[in-house]
Amino acid sequence: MTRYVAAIDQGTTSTRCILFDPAGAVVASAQEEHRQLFPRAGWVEHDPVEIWTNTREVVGLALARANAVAGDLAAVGLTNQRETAVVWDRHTGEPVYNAIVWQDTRTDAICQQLGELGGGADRYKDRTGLPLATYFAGPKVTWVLDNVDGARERAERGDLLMGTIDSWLLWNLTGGPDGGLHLTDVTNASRTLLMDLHTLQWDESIAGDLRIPTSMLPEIRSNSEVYGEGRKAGALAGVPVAGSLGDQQAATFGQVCFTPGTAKNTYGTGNFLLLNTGETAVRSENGLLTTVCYRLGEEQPVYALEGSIAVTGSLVQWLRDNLRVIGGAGEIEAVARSVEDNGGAYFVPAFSGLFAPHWRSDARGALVGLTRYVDRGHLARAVLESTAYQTREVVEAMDADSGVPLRELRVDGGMVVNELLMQFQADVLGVDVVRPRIAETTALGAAYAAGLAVGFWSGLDELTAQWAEDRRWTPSMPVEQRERYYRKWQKAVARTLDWVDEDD
Ligand SMILES: Nc1ncnc2c1ncn2[C@@H]1O[C@H](COP(=O)(O)OP(=O)(O)O)[C@@H](O)[C@H]1O
Ligand SMILES: O=P(O)(O)OC[C@H](O)CO
Repeated sequence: MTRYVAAIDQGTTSTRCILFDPAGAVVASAQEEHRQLFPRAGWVEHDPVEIWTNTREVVGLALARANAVAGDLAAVGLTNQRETAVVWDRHTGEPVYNAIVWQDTRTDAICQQLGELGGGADRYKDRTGLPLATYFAGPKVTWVLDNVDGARERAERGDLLMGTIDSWLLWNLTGGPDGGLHLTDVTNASRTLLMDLHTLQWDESIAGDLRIPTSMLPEIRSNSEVYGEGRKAGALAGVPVAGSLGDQQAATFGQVCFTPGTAKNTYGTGNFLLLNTGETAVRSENGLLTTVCYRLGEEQPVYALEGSIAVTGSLVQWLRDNLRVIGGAGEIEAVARSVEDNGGAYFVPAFSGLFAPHWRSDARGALVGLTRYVDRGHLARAVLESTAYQTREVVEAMDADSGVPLRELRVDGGMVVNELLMQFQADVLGVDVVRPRIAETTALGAAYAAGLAVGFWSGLDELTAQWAEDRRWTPSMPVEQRERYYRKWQKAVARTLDWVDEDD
């Protein structure tokens, strides 16, 4: 008798495995962090082998904690940090270079050159829904092929495979060099700059522009179907691998945003606000991305508008690790509460340039409005407030693109335990902020997708009925004050632009 569905959530900072029961409740979980490698300013890498090792460990641990074995699992679903790219040898399974992470800015020159072929930053926007920016996976693969000795020749011989983290893990989970499946799903594929958003197939002419041999590309599949099963030697031997989707789409699914007009915002390393737009791929005129929200088996794809913010929770980590102003992320709330307001300080964390809605790779971080009055408490406030202001920027873009103002915001992710931030978010937006009872919505979404494929859950109505509200924050700040703060934020953003020089 199968009792649970497992989800593997491979995030930017850690890897989790969570087992869910039929009610969508967490039965057991395990989590492990991996190293963040910063070889140069603007470069961010992960070791793909470390990620695969951690994945196996957390799966084994979560099963042990639930006193379960593979036979107790109806299915396993996968979800992952998106856009992070890996290139590996199909015969040995060895990566030819570290994974280049979504935050990495090294492909700036490649993106500029692609724009110069004609069309500028919007060259592929109609086909892919994306601007040309360092965020996306395709140019990262181009960089590897151009910069790793012998890689291009090996790729052209057909010896190398590429993929986002989902592909890397799916290939390893299903056998690696010994028959592993080389697949990706439509949501991850929609973040490569290589997939046509309307046909849901690779666009060979873009692959040509990026000089990526098509033999390296994985097959694109839906988010909910049986792809294969866990390899014989592993802890998931024989378990159907039946769901896979990018982590932000998974959170949207876990928050049961199944109807057009529903939206969620995830507060993790970065923030990602997705609005379900139904079967229409809405072209953004306000700096948002058009992306695949999910596709269940052979059903019509559902699309989303997305506001991606590169730095939110990672700014809290930066305060902890680089400045040592706090000892742990949980401390920031008490430090921020030691003062009334930000003391005039605004922190724009443009560490990877600015993503939505600006898409300015020439921006760099700035802390402005400083006087001798500003202390540690004000700095902590400025750090938390930056997340709320950046979110308002993408909500305004979303309202303009969709023509319908957001009425409330469903939230999840590691930062939503911070009550001060959540109240400030409601104040700055002027709408209610709502947190669900199951905070692990990303993993839950992957479990739901996998469970649906094997009949563990009956359909979207059953999942919708499982969603329950935990906490609601209602705006209480006077409108005039909110607008004054936000205008100051906009001035701060203007000061970060045009910072990077060509010879930097
Ligand atoms: N109490 C807190 N206040 C503010 N930020 C927090 C708090 N606790 C954790 N965080 C931030 O949340 C982030 C982790 O969220 P999580 O959803 O696990 O991230 P990811 O999936 O991107 O790895 C970290 O960047 C951390 O700094
Ligand atoms: O791992 P997270 O939760 O920070 O999410 C990363 C996003 O998928 C990047 O697009």
